[in-house]
Amino acid sequence: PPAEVSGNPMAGKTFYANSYYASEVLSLAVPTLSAKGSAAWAAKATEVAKVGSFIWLDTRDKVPSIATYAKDVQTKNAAGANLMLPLVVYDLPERDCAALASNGELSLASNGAALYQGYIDSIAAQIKAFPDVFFVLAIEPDSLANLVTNLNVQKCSNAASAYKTLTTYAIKNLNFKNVVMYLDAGHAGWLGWPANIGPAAKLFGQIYSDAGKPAAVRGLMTNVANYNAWSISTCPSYTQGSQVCDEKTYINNMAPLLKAEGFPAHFITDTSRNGVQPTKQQAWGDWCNVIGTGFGIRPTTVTPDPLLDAFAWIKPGGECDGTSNSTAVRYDAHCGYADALQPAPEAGQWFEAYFEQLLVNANPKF
Ligand SMILES: O=[N+]([O-])c1ccc(O[C@@H]2O[C@H](CO)[C@@H](O[C@@H]3O[C@H](CO)[C@@H](O[C@@H]4O[C@H](CO)[C@@H](O)[C@H](O)[C@H]4O)[C@H](O)[C@H]3O)[C@H](O)[C@H]2O)cc1
Ligand SMILES: [Mg+2]
Repeated sequence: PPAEVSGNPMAGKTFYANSYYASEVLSLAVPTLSAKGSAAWAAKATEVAKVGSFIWLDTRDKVPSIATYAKDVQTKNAAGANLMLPLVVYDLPERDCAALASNGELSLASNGAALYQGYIDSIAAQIKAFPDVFFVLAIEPDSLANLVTNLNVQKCSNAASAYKTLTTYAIKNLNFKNVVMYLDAGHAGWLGWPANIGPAAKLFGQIYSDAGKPAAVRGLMTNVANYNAWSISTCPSYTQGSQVCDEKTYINNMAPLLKAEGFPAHFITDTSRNGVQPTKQQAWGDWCNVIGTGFGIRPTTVTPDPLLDAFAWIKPGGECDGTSNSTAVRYDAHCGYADALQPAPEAGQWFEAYFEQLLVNANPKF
């Protein structure tokens, strides 16, 4: 149905496949696979480069690149495509406060709040410069979810009010007609638990209301950089008896709670690394470079659930979750677990062996 019927602002659109991820695949994975004599896998890898994954704005100096992608979208749409530009806003001070691997460039002690507002303002300027481009904004993975379960972590409790005020600032100042936004909501294994889902709904509702219920805020995103099934018939043992062991159950439980808070939310969910179910996680909380995973359902706005606006590849498969070098400053023990592929480079760096794992295990296959 047309967007106004389903309400899905992305209906009929395709996620833009960006040149940055394509260049990682084509200049790193394809030659490696070819050199190993895997001509067939090298050819399949070139197919992955055409899948539209999200662009992570994980430093302020990446914001100007929005113009490059926006111009490419304009060109391709003028030639008949119907592309939307997917971006991850990911630079809060004290970012990823409960882990050590994805620590960002900003800190509250070093003017981080003001610098973050400048970061948001610079993204807003780019969006305003391209009123004919439709932007999908994934707002701050691993932020609000940490305020639900990790206030016992000093770095999270110190940053809690900043996370809230700066997220509110972000969604108020990125609220444009050519934008749809989804706030991060962790995943079923994180916030799906009875003890967590209520407080989470209240927090999301509070942020939505504090920001004045911005029209561009469509809802929440789940499973970002995680591995849960969209829908699974038997809960895997590592889900510890939870009744909420897949993302479909999680969003269907979350939606009415959000509505009760005055937040009529819809969802997108990350399928970039959930193709193999059950996973080989030894514990549900194991999040770093999990072994045995595969690319999952390709990004699409055609979904089996009216609450779900899209399956999306938010985490770019093949980009590392964190280093396995135990002497590194950003070493997080999760990346040294038996179910974490090793050796692994720093978070965000290309992890060739991981890309090949995802490719070989892809479901649907390439
Ligand atoms: O039996 N019960 O009734 C019961 C009740 C409650 C229980 O407790 C819950 O247990 C869950 C684990 O099962 C915990 O979930 C984990 O929380 C971590 C943050 O603390 C997340 O880590 C993030 O992951 C991101 C990628 O997703 C990374 O990008 C990011 O860097 C990284 O920090 C894990 O995903 C997530 O799986 C919950 O907090 C915890 O409350 C447990 C049992
Ligand atoms: Mg991470």
